[in-house]
Amino acid sequence: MTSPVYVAIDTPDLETARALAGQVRDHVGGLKLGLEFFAANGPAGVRELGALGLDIFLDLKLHDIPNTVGKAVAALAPLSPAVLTVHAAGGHAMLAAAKAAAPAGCKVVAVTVLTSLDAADLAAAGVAGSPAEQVRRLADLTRNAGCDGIVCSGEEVAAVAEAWPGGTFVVPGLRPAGADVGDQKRVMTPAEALGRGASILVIGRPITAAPDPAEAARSIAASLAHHSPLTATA
Ligand SMILES: O=C(O)c1cc(=O)[nH]c(=O)n1[C@@H]1O[C@H](COP(=O)(O)O)[C@@H](O)[C@H]1O
Repeated sequence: MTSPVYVAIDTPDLETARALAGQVRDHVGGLKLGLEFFAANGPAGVRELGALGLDIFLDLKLHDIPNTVGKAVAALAPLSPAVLTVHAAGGHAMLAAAKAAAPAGCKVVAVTVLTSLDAADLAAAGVAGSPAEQVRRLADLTRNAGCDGIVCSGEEVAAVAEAWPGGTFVVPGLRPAGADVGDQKRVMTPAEALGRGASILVIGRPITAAPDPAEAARSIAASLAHHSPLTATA
């Protein structure tokens, strides 16, 4: 089985990204390239890292009107991402437009409630209800629009996975026990998230900021050995 771990290569520097990817490639299932990398390196940078042969998870969290998002996804299609992110809050028509424009084999997953937010942050933004309730609501919206899955924290993944057989459940905000959480608020260990039904574990700084990224990735992979995912990996 391929590893469910996708390492978040969050750096603007192409050489740093390439070196990190090379160090961890034997311990991860894919590379997640997000806004920081894409803003600095664009499609050419994605192609460069794609040449390493690992799945590319293109995390641009698109959120705009349906026409704009559909055309942006069409423009990204030649990069052949395995996974692409949009924001579920963009609504049914935007989600459907993203899925319609995505290339065959690309999973379109929608971010529900960012793992950097807690209940107080949601309330401050005018969202009534808990993160768990909002994740469930946005998961239903995403599923009804024909997308492939969602991004949520480990705290919500079990409930969503149970209600959506066959969905793809991406879980970031992961920290080995005792690690610095940084700006994340809804956190869990990788093993626990996998046990609760995560299909893809997104892990950045616990690997990329470690003194030895290869050893950090190996150790996380080892921590997962006895935790079977409840759902198939992507
Ligand atoms: O879509 C994401 O990947 C994402 C969604 C979310 O709710 N929270 C979240 O942290 N992420 C991403 O997951 C990665 C987490 O990085 P670390 O906190 O360093 O492990 C970053 O690249 C974030 O952009």
